[in-house]
Amino acid sequence: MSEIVLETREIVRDYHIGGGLFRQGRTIHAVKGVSLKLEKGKTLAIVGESGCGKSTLARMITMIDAPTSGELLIDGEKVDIAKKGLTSELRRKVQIVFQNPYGSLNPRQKIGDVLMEPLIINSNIPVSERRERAMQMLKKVGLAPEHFNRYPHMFSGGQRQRIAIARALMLNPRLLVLDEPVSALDLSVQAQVLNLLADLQDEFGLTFVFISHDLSVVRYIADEVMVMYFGEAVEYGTRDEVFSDPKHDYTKTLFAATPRADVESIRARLAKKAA
Ligand SMILES: Nc1ncnc2c1ncn2[C@@H]1O[C@H](COP(=O)(O)OP(=O)(O)OP(=O)(O)O)[C@@H](O)[C@H]1O
Repeated sequence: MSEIVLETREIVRDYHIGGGLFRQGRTIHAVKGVSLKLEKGKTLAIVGESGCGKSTLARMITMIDAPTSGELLIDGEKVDIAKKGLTSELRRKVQIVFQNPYGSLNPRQKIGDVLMEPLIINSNIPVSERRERAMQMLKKVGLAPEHFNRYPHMFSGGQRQRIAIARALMLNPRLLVLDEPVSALDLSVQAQVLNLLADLQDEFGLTFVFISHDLSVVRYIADEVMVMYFGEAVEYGTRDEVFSDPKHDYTKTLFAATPRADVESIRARLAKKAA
């Protein structure tokens, strides 16, 4: 039987902005009732232009923001983030990697400490074991033991993204939300990081929600694709279904706007790297 790691049921998020004592505010319907189910080990890519609600959906999935209505289930367990004492076990299961790793790494913290921090906060593992686990994780993401005592500014963009991925994996999560994880990287480095993610997914049985505006990347990495448009999921299906037979006019325009040659050239590049 398939294991559903992530499920949302008609999940909604509104933002109320402006407004005051004598002024009426405005409501932005950022996510308008999105339902999805994602099996263990699969990658769902969420695509759409800026402002369509991708990051808002990601923030709800990672339990940073509460939905206005609807339900979120992680491993079949209903999440109520308003409830006091949301279990740390539930939080541990879902981790996020952002587009700009430099912004999320403390410049004064050595990489070893960055990696050990989640263990200090969430477990009582002794120091020696924490070190050992951090060293192992450095290796898993393609970095070396001598990187343990270095600071974030001493790394390239691709290496910093490897560090952010390593940090996200320190607590053995079930689900990784990747918010434009390779958008800030050069093409060749993008390919390396995407291949690393694919390897880690296989090794740890990870489930990914991959947010991207780049269709060539989505085509390479996704099992399933959701296209969002003004807060709604206008397209949702397997990668091949969505790419070969887009139903919504917005998706057709989106796909038409990406020159075929670009898609093919990046796919060839990625395939070469993977070989
Ligand atoms: N904290 C907030 N307060 C008010 N409005 C917000 C807030 N966060 C997002 N919005 C609005 O909600 C809508 C969806 O934004 P969201 O950031 O989820 O889109 P996105 O698809 O992730 O865009 P981008 O790719 O630019 O990050 C937008 O209209 C945005 O202005």
